[in-house]
Amino acid sequence: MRTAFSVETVRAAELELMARVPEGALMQRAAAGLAVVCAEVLGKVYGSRVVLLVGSGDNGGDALYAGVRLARRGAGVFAVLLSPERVHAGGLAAFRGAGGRVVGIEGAEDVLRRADLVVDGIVGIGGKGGLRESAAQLVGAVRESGVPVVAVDLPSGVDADSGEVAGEAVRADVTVTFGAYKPGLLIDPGREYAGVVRFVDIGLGGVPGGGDGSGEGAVEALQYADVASLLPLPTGESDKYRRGVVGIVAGSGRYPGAAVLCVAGALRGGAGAVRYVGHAADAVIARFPETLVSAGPPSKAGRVQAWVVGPGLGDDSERLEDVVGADVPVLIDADGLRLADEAAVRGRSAPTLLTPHAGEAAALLGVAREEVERGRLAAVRELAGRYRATVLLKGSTTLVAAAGGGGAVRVNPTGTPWLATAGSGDVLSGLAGALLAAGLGAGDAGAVGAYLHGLAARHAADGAPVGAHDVAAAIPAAWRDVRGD
Ligand SMILES: NC(=O)C1=CN([C@@H]2O[C@H](COP(=O)(O)OP(=O)(O)OC[C@H]3O[C@@H](n4cnc5c(N)ncnc54)[C@H](OP(=O)(O)O)[C@@H]3O)[C@@H](O)[C@H]2O)[C@@H](O)CC1
Ligand SMILES: Nc1ncnc2c1ncn2[C@@H]1O[C@H](COP(=O)(O)OP(=O)(O)O)[C@@H](O)[C@H]1O
Ligand SMILES: [K+]
Repeated sequence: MRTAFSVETVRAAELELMARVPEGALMQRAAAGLAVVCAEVLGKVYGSRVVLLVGSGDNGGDALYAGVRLARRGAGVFAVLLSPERVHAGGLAAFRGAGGRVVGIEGAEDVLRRADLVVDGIVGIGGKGGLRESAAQLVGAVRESGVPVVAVDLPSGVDADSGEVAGEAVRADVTVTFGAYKPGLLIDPGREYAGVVRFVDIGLGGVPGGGDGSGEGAVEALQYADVASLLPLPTGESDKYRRGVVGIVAGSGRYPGAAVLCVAGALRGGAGAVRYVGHAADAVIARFPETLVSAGPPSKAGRVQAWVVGPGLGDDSERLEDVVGADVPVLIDADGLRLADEAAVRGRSAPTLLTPHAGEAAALLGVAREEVERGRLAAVRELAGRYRATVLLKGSTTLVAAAGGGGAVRVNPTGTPWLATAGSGDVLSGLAGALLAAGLGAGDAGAVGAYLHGLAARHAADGAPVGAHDVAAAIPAAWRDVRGD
């Protein structure tokens, strides 16, 4: 598991560690790691030209001490000071001592023109709100220069706790983060601004110890081993019922394909059997003859261990209500989200997993889509709280919040923009539904489903466009990949 901690937790852990190590030791560890990455990006340090952007906090101190190390290796290093009167004093003295040159903000464009590398030490976890005017102007000049950027701890202008960006922010090629991942490095738009994230261990260990130690507010990304341990594998004792039967209520005369794609995802998700209820039975059977189809209400279709309802459903609110009333886990997607009654979802006793994209989430919350895209973490928590349901928010960064909205939010690390193709969400809902039917909790089913889905898209695309059916067909390759076969 890759875990990112809130600023509050990181600060508390740092305080606790600082009390046990010599003064300044943590900053030296950070600066040493930062200088190593800068050297890697430069290729050759000797004779290179490096520009440090130095704010008035410790983030600027890190940049200055890294500059010292690069200057000692023969780089020409320039520091642009945003507020010369409040700069990290020890860092500045060491920097001058190593032959570093200081320029005011008005000299920035000149040194940027001849730079090989920019080190962004404007602001780190101490940043509040959008970048101030002078910092924002400097960031604009860096972008114009086209010089590669290494960000210190996190790109200046990105909110460390949420990934939100208000106005201007540094677009880094590499971000060197210290001690712990910050949520804003894993969640868009921040993730996009961070580029490649490199971790430098400064001795914070597994972090908590800070705050209430619960890890509350943290964001977690499953890794291969986590997913492998959650995959439902058949054993000698298995039969199709024990593996889990998933029921699918999807598709309509107008959108039969949604049903086919949803069933495709479910079959590859490890279900022992898939029951289909709806108006697209002919299309489903033609493509997947192993599907058990029926036409009446879902509650009369035979036993299932989980339902998926909504993809391409149109206005079939009767079937939707029937499924919401079932006493097994239910995944609600697409049209189902529009039709579902908030109180009925809240009142369910079995787990519910909602899988909106940003537009659907915005409609449920009564806000603009852009607001959800700007603040994904807040939106997913808010929805999970309102509906008392697990919520998987799809998009450039897919997030999964537990019912109620508290605790750690899962962030999917495998997503790829190749998934932005019609019908790929239908495949995901079938896949996650099968995992629910196999007995995974709603949070695990969502997170594992999203993980396999992203990996499948990467396998299918391999650098070229794909359709949603290709993603479904590549799910077995994603399983094999995760299992290390
Ligand atoms: N703690 C540790 O053990 C370790 C910490 N480490 C490093 O310290 C960093 C945290 O340092 P920090 O706490 O000094 O805060 P930092 O990120 O430099 O920002 C504060 C400055 O920014 C300013 N500022 C704020 N908002 C702004 C805005 N919107 N636009 C423009 N400016 C803004 C703010 O100004 P003020 O509000 O005071 O006027 C203040 O001057 C951390 O990210 C890591 O790099 C490492 O060395 C490892 C050990
Ligand atoms: N830019 C992106 N990067 C990564 N994944 C994306 C991106 N855009 C969309 N996706 C993924 O593609 C899928 C699209 O689902 P959805 O919006 O429901 O489409 P549809 O309704 O056509 O099936 C989701 O899994 C979503 O997370
Ligand atoms: K920074």
